[in-house]
Amino acid sequence: MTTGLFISFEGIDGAGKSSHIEALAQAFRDQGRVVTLTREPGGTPLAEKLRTLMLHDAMDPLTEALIAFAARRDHLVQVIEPALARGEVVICDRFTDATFAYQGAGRGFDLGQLAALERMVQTGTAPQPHLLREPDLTLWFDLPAAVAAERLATARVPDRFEAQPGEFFARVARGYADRAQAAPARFARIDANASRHAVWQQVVQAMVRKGWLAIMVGTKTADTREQA
Ligand SMILES: Nc1ncnc2c1ncn2[C@@H]1O[C@H](COP(=O)(O)OP(=O)(O)OP(=O)(O)O)[C@@H](O)[C@H]1O
Ligand SMILES: Cc1cn([C@H]2C[C@H](O)[C@@H](COP(=O)(O)O)O2)c(=O)[nH]c1=O
Repeated sequence: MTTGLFISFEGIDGAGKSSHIEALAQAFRDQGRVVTLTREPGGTPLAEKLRTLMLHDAMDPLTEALIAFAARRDHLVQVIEPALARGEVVICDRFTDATFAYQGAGRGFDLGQLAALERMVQTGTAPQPHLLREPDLTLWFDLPAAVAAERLATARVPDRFEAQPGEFFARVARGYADRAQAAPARFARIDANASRHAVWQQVVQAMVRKGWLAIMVGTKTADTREQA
């Protein structure tokens, strides 16, 4: 049976992840893989309700972190683990690195306590009882906070996070950089300050380096898919 793959996309709001997530899912489907495309917070009916609370209701950092991990536990048990057990490719728009970056670096919540919650929530869900479930690869869209703010300025009505000031996103961006430095084998840095086409090429290269996608001659880019 094919081994499941768990890939997360990360980066500050407006880094440009969404433009490439569906394109990557399609690239895997084109090579015969079944893909579960999901997101955090969210991905199950319960976790989507928690997402609405987290993105729109005022709360303190501990409540925010607990909601993020409660939603994650339900998502892991109901969706991610079963899909990996079936040998699927799970592509998740954000996972635990977002909690370390936003609630940890952004809000200032204690990183040691987040690590304890991470262990509690992400252990015991996989067939291997002591495995801490983490993505096999995290695509980190690295973009300066000022550029992301320019991109988002006209894009949409901001939620509780998108409405935060530039300094918040500068801290979140540093939080991601710290996570990537601590686990370089798991992270692929994507220079997101580039054209959509150049960013897509980096995404494909990261997959090819892992041996998960063959070099795809004539594969549609995120750009050409949008135009189709
Ligand atoms: N390479 C790029 N160059 C310029 N603008 C871009 C690029 N990629 C995406 N954008 C634009 O930037 C905005 C944010 O992109 P997108 O929604 O994909 O980001 P995101 O990382 O998914 O954000 P969020 O996590 O907040 O949902 C959109 O208006 C999108 O059209
Ligand atoms: C998983 C997770 C997410 N967040 C924040 C990050 C974003 O601002 C929103 C999600 O919105 P998106 O448009 O789907 O990217 O939630 C967080 O603060 N902590 C988390 O653990």
